[in-house]
Amino acid sequence: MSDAVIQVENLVRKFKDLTAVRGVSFQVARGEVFGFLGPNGAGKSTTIKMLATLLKPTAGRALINGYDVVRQQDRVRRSIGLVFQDPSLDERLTARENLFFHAMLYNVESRVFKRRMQEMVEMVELTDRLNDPVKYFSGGMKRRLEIARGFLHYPQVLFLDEPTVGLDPQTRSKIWEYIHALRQRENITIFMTTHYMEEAENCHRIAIIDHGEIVAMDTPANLKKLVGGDIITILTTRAGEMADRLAERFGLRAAGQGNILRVEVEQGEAFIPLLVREMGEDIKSVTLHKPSLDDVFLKLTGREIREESVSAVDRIRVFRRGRRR
Ligand SMILES: Nc1ncnc2c1ncn2[C@@H]1O[C@H](COP(=O)(O)OP(=O)(O)OP(=O)(O)O)[C@@H](O)[C@H]1O
Repeated sequence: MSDAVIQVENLVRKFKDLTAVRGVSFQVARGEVFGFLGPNGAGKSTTIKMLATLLKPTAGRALINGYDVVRQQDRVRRSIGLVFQDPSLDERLTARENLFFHAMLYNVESRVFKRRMQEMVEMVELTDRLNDPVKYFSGGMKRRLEIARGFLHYPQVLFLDEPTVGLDPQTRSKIWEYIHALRQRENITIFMTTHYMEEAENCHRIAIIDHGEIVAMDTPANLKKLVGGDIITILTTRAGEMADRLAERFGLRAAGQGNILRVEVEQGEAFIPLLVREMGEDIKSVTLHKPSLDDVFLKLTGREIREESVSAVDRIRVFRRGRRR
């Protein structure tokens, strides 16, 4: 990749006996939205921390904007913006003061800062809350302010570690609107981690990570093709007989459990009318399921990234954040 702004080769991170990241390699092009998708403990945060110079790799190499994350930490830090899992705003300060201190830290000229700040807070719809202390903000407002701050100093690469964890779906999609708008305008590269399937759909490319290893890397559409097709689930009174007829008539191999049969077909919408016409009298119900990234993960690892367990983890995180204040 000639215009790669993130270049990672065999990156490894060990914590004593535990190898959290086991030699990952990938490249991200300028302007790309690239995501790490994987369950809790897969090694996503550890990777992003190494790329953001917050954690030293045990082995391997990573360049951000052409700079080495170990030998040129300062240059890397000037090239990047960060929005991490744990809020890092100063609660006692106002939104404006939080942004101002960030700008000072990054040597953003005061004239540039004023203009950029106005633009960023307008984007995240916090203009009328600029002078309020952050401690009165909701979780979604804090996250929006952090995103505005992440973009404030014109970074080349923005790192987002679980950017919308614990937020409601509406706030999540709003946050993605801001990120896409700015990325498009300023050609910023986005590297993000997530365990939300629908969030991963925002990426141009995804690396699926499990136990510290990349198990697949491609566009969401291509990854879904790995599953094989649309999944049709049939509830029937005569499962055995119907499985035989599906094989005979359509050449399909049905997987079954009790009175439920599952088949994979290429065009689910077109197949259902044919199925009903041929075998309607034995069918109680039919459902069509388009392959999701969850199905891809299941196919690749034999496990699911389950939303219920994820939500429980989110709740614990939000609870912990609340207690830390
Ligand atoms: N500072 C640390 N010391 C020891 N072990 C750690 C440390 N940080 C992470 N780990 C371990 O490394 C593994 C990968 O953790 P990591 O936080 O990178 O996963 P993740 O994919 O980001 O998961 P999550 O979604 O929960 O943040 C886990 O087993 C974790 O317990």
